[in-house]
Amino acid sequence: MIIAIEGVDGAGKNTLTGRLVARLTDSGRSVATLAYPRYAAEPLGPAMRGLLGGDARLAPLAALPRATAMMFALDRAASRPELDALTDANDVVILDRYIASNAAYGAARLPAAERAGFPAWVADLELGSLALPAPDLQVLLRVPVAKARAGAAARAGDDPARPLDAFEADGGLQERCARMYEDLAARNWISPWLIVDRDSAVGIIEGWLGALLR
Ligand SMILES: Nc1ncnc2c1ncn2[C@@H]1O[C@H](COP(=O)(O)OP(=O)(O)OP(=O)(O)O)[C@@H](O)[C@H]1O
Ligand SMILES: Cc1cn([C@H]2C[C@H](O)[C@@H](COP(=O)(O)O)O2)c(=O)[nH]c1=O
Repeated sequence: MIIAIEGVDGAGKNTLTGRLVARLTDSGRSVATLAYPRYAAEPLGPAMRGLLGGDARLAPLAALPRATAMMFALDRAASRPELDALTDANDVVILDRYIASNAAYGAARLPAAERAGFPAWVADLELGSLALPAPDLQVLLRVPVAKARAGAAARAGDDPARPLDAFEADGGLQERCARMYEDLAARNWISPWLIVDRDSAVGIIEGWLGALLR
């Protein structure tokens, strides 16, 4: 079973993933995780890091939301053998971001008139052409954007190796992403969604998984 954790930058997806792994492992489930984008995977990882980090050589590509989204999608396509192996070997695979990140961020980077149609373009590309598996459950970790941004800024302050990237530094983009996520979750885009906050997330997701894995 594949669960995708989604939300704006700094929402707490990585933290939640760690807590879920601990809780599911304690209850005897086998769990694996994978985070997208896969920064360490050649050849796209360094390019995606450079693009998000504002590398001037990648500026022409970064300026094109569909081209950027294509890179993230191709990274997922290249991860397919790893994703399939993890899915086969475990009860649960938790993905820290997946296809919906492309739908939310790509749409949020487009002019308003092109935004509504973008999730369908992503679904055609990733589920259709690239034949990636739909997640069984998508979790929207809902945190006020200001709070998420404060967390991301604090993290950047604590860890010099983790400065704010171009998307994280753009408050308007984060607000539009949050609205896109609300829209995707409200219409259960590509699979069922669960909306949780930080305090109740682990218990609610565990409850859902208990029912799904029974
Ligand atoms: N439940 C929580 N309560 C308080 N602070 C939290 C919580 N979850 C995460 N944080 C803090 O918020 C910051 C961002 O958390 P985290 O790295 O898990 O977010 P993320 O959604 O994975 O970020 P990104 O998308 O930018 O990689 C960190 O400083 C973390 O300590
Ligand atoms: C997977 C994926 C990611 N993005 C965006 C979302 C974030 O702003 C960055 C990744 O940052 P993180 O701190 O490593 O979570 O990339 C995207 O636009 N499309 C995607 O598919």
